Amino acid sequence: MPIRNLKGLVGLVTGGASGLGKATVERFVRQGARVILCDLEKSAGKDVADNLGDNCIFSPTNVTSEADVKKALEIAKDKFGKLDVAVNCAGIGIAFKTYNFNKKLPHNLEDFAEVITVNTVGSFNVIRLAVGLIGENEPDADGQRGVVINTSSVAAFEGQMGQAAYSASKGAIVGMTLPIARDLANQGIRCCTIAPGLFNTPLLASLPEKVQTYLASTIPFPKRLGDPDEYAHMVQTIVENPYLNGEVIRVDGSIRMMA
Ligand SMILES: CCCCCCCCCCCCCC(=O)CC(=O)SCCNC(=O)CCNC(=O)[C@H](O)C(C)(C)COP(=O)(O)OP(=O)(O)OC[C@H]1O[C@@H](n2cnc3c(N)ncnc32)[C@H](O)[C@@H]1OP(=O)(O)O
Ligand SMILES: NC(=O)C1=CN([C@@H]2O[C@H](COP(=O)(O)OP(=O)(O)OC[C@H]3O[C@@H](n4cnc5c(N)ncnc54)[C@H](O)[C@@H]3O)[C@@H](O)[C@H]2O)C=CC1
Repeated sequence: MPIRNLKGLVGLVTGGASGLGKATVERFVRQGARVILCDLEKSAGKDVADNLGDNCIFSPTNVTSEADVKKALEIAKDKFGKLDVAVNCAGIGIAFKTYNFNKKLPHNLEDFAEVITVNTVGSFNVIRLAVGLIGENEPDADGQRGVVINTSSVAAFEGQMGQAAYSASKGAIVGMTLPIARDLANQGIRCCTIAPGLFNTPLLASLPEKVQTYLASTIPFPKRLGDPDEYAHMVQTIVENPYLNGEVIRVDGSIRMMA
């Protein structure tokens, strides 16, 4: 039967210890799914998983590590028998102009590379490995075996001052969504990406207060930051609608960021 809800599904969520990923893990478990919560060893991942009970297992994972991701997938297979949905939420941000003329400082190259490595390369690392397990599923009546959901950002389209690295990393996720969907189509695995606007999470809270206040004032409607469960709701919508594929979906209160 085509997927019509999350009950009985097995999901893997990276960045599941905080913010949008945590909200996704919580919604999945609430709706009867089982989840492998992947996040850094130092994260709150174990506490979050323990609080959710037997249907959530924490697997310490750096998304840039092949070994870590493979270990998480082994747990999915051994403990839950399969994988249906992989959700890439793990990500980092940075705020630094290309060149700070006040301080005569260029953007640090290692910092730029780290953002690309975690956000873009890390997401692809999870996809390339997770679909191997998803591909072992029996196809449903539609021929579907599962779905991969990535997280870009409105910054992929309207990057602000100081967002060269972050916007590049998120723009790359937009760019790879369709070719990955095309690569996986014959196996009945879908690939979609969510581009969130401003959501009330620790990552957004790490921005300078002045930038946060200014940004929040520019959201047309609803005139507020997004609730992480509203992101998680979009994840569920993508899982439940088999005709969504190869697309990037903004969830942003119609914000269009200014410089
Ligand atoms: C230092 C904090 C480190 C934070 C790291 C984590 C960042 C996480 C970002 C990702 C969050 C995820 C959200 C998401 O995906 C959706 C979005 O993208 S929301 C948009 C987020 N916006 C940004 O990330 C902007 C980042 N840029 C900046 O914070 C600043 O541009 C920067 C710190 C790089 C440079 O500021 P500064 O050195 O102060 O530059 P100036 O001296 O030229 O500033 C002049 C003046 O203008 C104000 N200003 C600077 N940048 C912005 C901006 N982007 N928006 C609004 N106002 C800005 C600045 O405060 C100065 O005002 P004064 O009145 O003169 O103090
Ligand atoms: N909060 C917002 O307004 C928006 C967030 N996003 C994106 O949504 C995703 C989630 O962001 P938030 O929940 O806001 O941030 P968050 O900081 O609350 O959560 C991010 C999680 O990713 C984990 N993580 C970081 N690097 C990792 C790595 N190498 N391996 C595994 N896990 C790692 C962190 O430990 C953390 O638990 C990120 O990709 C972010 O870029 C996109 C648009 C808007």
